[in-house]
Amino acid sequence: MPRTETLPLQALSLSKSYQGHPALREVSLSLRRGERVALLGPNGAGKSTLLQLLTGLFVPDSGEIQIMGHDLRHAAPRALAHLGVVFQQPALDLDLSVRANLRFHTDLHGLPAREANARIEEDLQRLGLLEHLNKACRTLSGGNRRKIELVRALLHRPAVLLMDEATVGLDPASRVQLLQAVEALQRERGVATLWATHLVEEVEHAQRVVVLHKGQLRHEGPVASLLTETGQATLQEAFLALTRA
Ligand SMILES: Nc1ncnc2c1ncn2[C@@H]1O[C@H](COP(=O)(O)OP(=O)(O)OP(=O)(O)O)[C@@H](O)[C@H]1O
Repeated sequence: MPRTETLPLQALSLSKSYQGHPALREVSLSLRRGERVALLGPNGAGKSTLLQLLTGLFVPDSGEIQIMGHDLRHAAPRALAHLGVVFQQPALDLDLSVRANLRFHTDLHGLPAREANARIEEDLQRLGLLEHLNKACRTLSGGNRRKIELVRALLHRPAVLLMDEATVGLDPASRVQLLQAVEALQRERGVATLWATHLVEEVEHAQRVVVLHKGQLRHEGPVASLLTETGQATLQEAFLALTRA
């Protein structure tokens, strides 16, 4: 019998309410190895709520989440060991150097110093940031800080990368550069990536798009299916059609 592949991420029928107001209703989503998926939705759609459930920050009212086959509720440390996250709010200590910020993360994951330093240098080099290794994060541009956060999220070599509106506040060139960096690293390492965004143009970097609106999945499929399924001429019009009501 063929072995079934363990999916990097599998979320089944997730629901979450805040003080009786539903923010997510029965949302199911899975990522295959190396897949790049955009989670597209307008403000208030439930994207952050979904990512907070997937990162274990909140517990769903119902539904379940498995990361590399480990249940997030019952085996959180094992599940989270396979997860890398770039949060919506920047989370670098600006007074510390790039190296110190990254070593804090590798220490949390128990990586030996030699291995940690090798990975840090390799990954910074890969993104053209090695020259910043010993600089305080405060001296870096917004785009480079976000790339450092991307490097950090991947240092423990997770199978799944989640990014919550990670391009917010970046200029268009820096946004594209960050997504291209994600694309390159994902292609080289097979990391399954899900990024939340409200910017339609970002889905062009995805292989699949999931549209969330009012806490529900409105569409899921390859980027081109947004146009074919809605009969619209542009991605922007397709997004508006899916999120109008
Ligand atoms: N901590 C909270 N307490 C109460 N309501 C919340 C909380 N967090 C989110 N909500 C509500 O849940 C719904 C979904 O919000 P969420 O932040 O998940 O959406 P989003 O798609 O990430 O939006 P944005 O793009 O604006 O960040 C919204 O109606 C929001 O007001």
